[in-house]
Amino acid sequence: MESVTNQSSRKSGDETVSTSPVLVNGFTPPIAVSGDNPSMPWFGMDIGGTLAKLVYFEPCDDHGRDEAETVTNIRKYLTRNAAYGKTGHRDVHLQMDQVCIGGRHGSLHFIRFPTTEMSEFVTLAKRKGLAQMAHTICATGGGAYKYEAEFQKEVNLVLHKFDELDSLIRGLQFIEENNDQEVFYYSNPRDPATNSKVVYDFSDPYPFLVVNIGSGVSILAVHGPENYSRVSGSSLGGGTFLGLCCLLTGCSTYEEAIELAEKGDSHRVDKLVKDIYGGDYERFELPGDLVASSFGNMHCVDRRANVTKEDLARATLVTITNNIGSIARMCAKNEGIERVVFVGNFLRINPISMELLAYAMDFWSAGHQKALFLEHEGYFGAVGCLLELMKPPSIRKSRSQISHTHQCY
Ligand SMILES: Nc1ncnc2c1ncn2[C@@H]1O[C@H](COP(=O)(O)OP(=O)(O)OP(=O)(O)O)[C@@H](O)[C@H]1O
Ligand SMILES: CC(C)(CO)[C@@H](O)C(=O)NCCC(=O)O
Repeated sequence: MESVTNQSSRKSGDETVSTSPVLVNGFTPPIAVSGDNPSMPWFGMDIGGTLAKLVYFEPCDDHGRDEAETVTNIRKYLTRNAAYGKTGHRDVHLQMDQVCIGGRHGSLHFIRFPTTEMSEFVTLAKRKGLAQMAHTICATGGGAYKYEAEFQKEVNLVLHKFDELDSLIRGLQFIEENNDQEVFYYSNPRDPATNSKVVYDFSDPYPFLVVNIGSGVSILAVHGPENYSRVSGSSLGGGTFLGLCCLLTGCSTYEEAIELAEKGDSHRVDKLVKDIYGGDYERFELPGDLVASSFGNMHCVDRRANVTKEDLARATLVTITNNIGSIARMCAKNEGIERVVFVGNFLRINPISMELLAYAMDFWSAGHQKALFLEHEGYFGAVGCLLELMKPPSIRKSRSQISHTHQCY
């Protein structure tokens, strides 16, 4: 049964501000509050070019019957399942328990689905009665703008939109503060035999560079909790890897592309320094095994005849990763920053790229720059925009104080 209500007639519980779904001259209605906080449920959504990320805060402390009913309803569908249809997934391994947001204690749940399924998501939200339960959805990413009208029309829900890069930085700081295992690096990037993942103490983080590898790449120099700038970007990102891989190998999912790449050898596709020099280019310390030209062997018919789709997938992954590494390195040098934090879902189930980035940063900077990685990869924007809910309305759209200590937001 469809369950759309006119929000002006919604049950208000102990809310002190009611919401209206009507956008008058672009005016966004205030967020419904319960006591000092917005009413539950609390969602944050990051609708990106490839993936939509949904973060849900499930309270575990008791706050009255109305709220308990909402939480139970959401649990029935959202947090009891780990898969939604064919393409929606909850990343159970990333779930964070015992977090404190707005003075409330509970768990953060992490859900993703392809952005191409947004219309189906809106339909599902309608069918499951989300519009009756949620007063506000905080949203970020380009899709917050693109799908705003559809949310409004189909489920009578108003999206509160926040900037994707503000949200990314805010979410990253929050998760890092709440998970002491969040940040890691590779101990010995130049020696695969002894290389391993090691937790990194990021308690004194500034300055650092963020390289967000989503569909495209954004690079930010972060100098303080409220002080960052977007210093560069590249259209050759995770979307490029996936797109080229589909074209070259006939695969159709990211998981398939990564699986192929794991089994391939990019050296059969790329032209190496030793293919040109017969060994190392000693004068400028370029080792023979270094890629001199990505895909550079593929102009030869006989070489083409001998490569597999696994080799092509691996070469695509290595090409895109090396290019990002190279841009990141130059940005870090320009900005005088040594620590480079790589995030974004391109790094999901992708240790090949993480190890390659760690190697490239270390090798080309002669050990001066350090590549860091985060466990929650692509979810920071969604978390950051959920946290925006906690700001008093007067400062919600501006930049507020965020201090880098463990605290209850
Ligand atoms: N299940 C998946 N389906 C599709 N792409 C995936 C998947 N898992 C990881 N990826 C990779 O992650 C990339 C998307 O990353 P992310 O979600 O961080 O970016 P986005 O928000 O969609 O893009 P943008 O920020 O540029 O708008 C894809 O391009 C692909 O390389
Ligand atoms: C457009 C965004 C910011 C959307 O997230 C991202 O895909 C990106 O940073 N692309 C790279 C654009 C550039 O060339 O700078």
